Amino acid sequence: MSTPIRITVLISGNGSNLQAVIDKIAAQQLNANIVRVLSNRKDAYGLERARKANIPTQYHNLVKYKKQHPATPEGVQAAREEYDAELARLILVDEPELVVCLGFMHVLSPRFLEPLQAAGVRIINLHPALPGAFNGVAAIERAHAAWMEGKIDKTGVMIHDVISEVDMGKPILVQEIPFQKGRDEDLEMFEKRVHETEWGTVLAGVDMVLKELAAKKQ
Ligand SMILES: Nc1nc2c(c(=O)[nH]1)N[C@@H](CN(C=O)c1ccc(C(=O)N[C@@H](CCC(=O)O)C(=O)O)cc1)CN2
Ligand SMILES: NCC(=O)N[C@@H]1O[C@H](COP(=O)([O-])[O-])[C@@H](O)[C@H]1O
Repeated sequence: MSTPIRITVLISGNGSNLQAVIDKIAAQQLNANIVRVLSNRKDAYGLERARKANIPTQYHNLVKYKKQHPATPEGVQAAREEYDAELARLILVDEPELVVCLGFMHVLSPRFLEPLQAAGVRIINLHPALPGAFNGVAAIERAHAAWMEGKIDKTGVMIHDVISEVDMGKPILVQEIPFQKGRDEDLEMFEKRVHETEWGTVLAGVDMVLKELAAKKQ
């Protein structure tokens, strides 16, 4: 294996997809080194998963920035931009080659995207929907509701490049998920099936990007 690619993982929650990556790296089946796991939520269990794997962690709190600005649309925007600029600085200190968003529930502004692009750091994201469908939050719930209303017969998950327009970056790997016949798969059962599909898609999609990055270094 060539030198492992340095990756930073951004999370906000449970971290089951992060755990899949940690385990795959430990099994020496993913050529990566997670240099840091960063969360915008202090209680994200994924931070505990990282600590157990001896991976450096960071909690980056937006509230601290919001308190320094008026609670107006302009003030919130200014706080988010300062937050994003510092987020970029925190990440770039570790010199990652790739940033992987795995349930990171924060829309990244150009104040984050531009410094990383300038440093040649690629950013990818896991989204539990098909390209162009259910962009944003609660995609799993929205897809299930649309199926219950007879509007769709399949959904999916994808790994995609991150651009300013949320969930509209170039798809890297897409895995379709058909809905089961009848309308008796409840949201909990369906969500479990989606998460199980995600883990495999994340590992395959991240592996594709790692191989691309390694090839460029040769
Ligand atoms: N500029 C981009 N930022 C992010 C992308 C992206 O493609 N472009 N992907 C997301 C992940 N994501 C969906 O996959 C996503 C996460 C969060 C939101 C959102 O609306 N967040 C709200 C806060 C919601 C909450 O706290 O529950 C917000 O930021 O105000 C949309 C899409 C990562 N970022
Ligand atoms: N829009 C982004 C989004 O909805 N991401 C979703 O957050 C969950 C994270 O799970 P995890 O914390 O167990 O990996 C995953 O279902 C992922 O698709």
